[in-house]
Amino acid sequence: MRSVDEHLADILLTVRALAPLELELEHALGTTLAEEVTSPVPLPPFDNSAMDGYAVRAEDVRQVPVTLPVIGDVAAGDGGRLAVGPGTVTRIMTGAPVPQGADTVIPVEWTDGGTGQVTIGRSAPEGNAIRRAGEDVRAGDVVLPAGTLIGPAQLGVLAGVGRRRVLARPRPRVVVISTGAELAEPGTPLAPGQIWESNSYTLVAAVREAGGEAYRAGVVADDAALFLDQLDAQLLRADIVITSGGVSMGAYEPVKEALAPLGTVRFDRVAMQPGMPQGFGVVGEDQIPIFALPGNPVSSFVSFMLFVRPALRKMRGLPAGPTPTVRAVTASPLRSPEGRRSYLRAVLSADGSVAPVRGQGSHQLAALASANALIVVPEEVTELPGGATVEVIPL
Ligand SMILES: Nc1nc2c(c(=O)[nH]1)N[C@H]1C(S)=C(S)[C@@H](COP(=O)(O)OP(=O)(O)OC[C@H]3O[C@@H](n4cnc5c(N)ncnc54)[C@H](O)[C@@H]3O)O[C@H]1N2
Ligand code: MOO
Repeated sequence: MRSVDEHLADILLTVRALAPLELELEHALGTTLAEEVTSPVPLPPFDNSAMDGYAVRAEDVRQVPVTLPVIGDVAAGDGGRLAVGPGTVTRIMTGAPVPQGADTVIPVEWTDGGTGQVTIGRSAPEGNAIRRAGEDVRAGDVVLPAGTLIGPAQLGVLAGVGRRRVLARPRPRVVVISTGAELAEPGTPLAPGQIWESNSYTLVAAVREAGGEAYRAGVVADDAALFLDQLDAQLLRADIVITSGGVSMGAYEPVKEALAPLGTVRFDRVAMQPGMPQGFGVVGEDQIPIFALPGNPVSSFVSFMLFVRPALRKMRGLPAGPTPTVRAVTASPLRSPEGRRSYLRAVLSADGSVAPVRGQGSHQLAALASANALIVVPEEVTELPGGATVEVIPL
């Protein structure tokens, strides 16, 4: 058997970062910047008011109360024609350019709010409530380095420096194919011997959470030729393919039967529980990576977390390595098989304690759904007492 670490290392050696594309801002959320972005102008581009109030000369409001004539209004968006001379003020709105001659802003709350003239009750030093040109970004400053993951705030700064499009690595397109003659679509009646198909729903959701675009291809019955046809049809729109089922030792294992002869996909037993049977390799002219995950629902999900998620990070141009863990303390004793790294479904509490849930079978979907973490138990450890420190993968 090969180790979890060896299997992941092979996967990360094979998958490559996707080529960058010019993307409209609307399509850039969740993509990874592939260029350094600078600002063509300072931000803010001009001195402007942080408050609604009056633009004044600080020296005119040193003695208060004082009543001064209001020579006009400056609103946000005004081009800056008004100038404030000695002993005069303008009204000013938040975001409006500070008129020439004014050097401070008095908030409206400190005045009687007058329009023809205003009585100011409180003075302010120079620069009060003024946002200076360039205090956020100077012209030419780098606002986002290459490699930045674009989230809402990063989209905001891209728009804020006037960008319409960016060069970014797209979200990987992932096709999910479930196999198994026993699988019925949820929402349809179950015939004898059938179960409702669930893996593709879990995997598609996990792909989306991991920053990919997921497509659910139809279920393929246990037939290697049908599986290959479906795979061929799907490769057109895939950066990676995930299959579930058909990889172990049974008489009907369509994924293994179809892919093993190609010579580009290897099937291994990986020293882990759940998720021992694993297939990984490349298919098609474009050498699209394919993950042939085991069919048991918990096994396919855990395999995703350990192997597919890091691969997606690499494809997105993000730092990729083993799925991160945090430390926790076991709330009760636990057991684990010898010679396999196990990933026990567990509840991690806010106090840092962690307890395995009841039902550790690879088929136990409800137990998985009640968990929020996986306790990682090393290969050589077969039992742990309560109070032991363990590594945990939060889900
Ligand atoms: N003789 C052996 N038998 C098995 C071994 C072994 O080493 N020797 N390994 C076991 C382990 S571990 C696993 S995991 C499974 C993996 O089996 P397959 O990947 O071939 O998957 P299937 O046989 O198709 O299905 C397994 C199980 O999962 C259910 N399933 C499959 N697909 C779905 C789906 N999309 N949605 C919901 N449930 C699904 C399926 O009905 C089976 O119950 O093999 C063991 N056997
Ligand atoms: O290793 Mo299988 O993945 O237990 O259930």
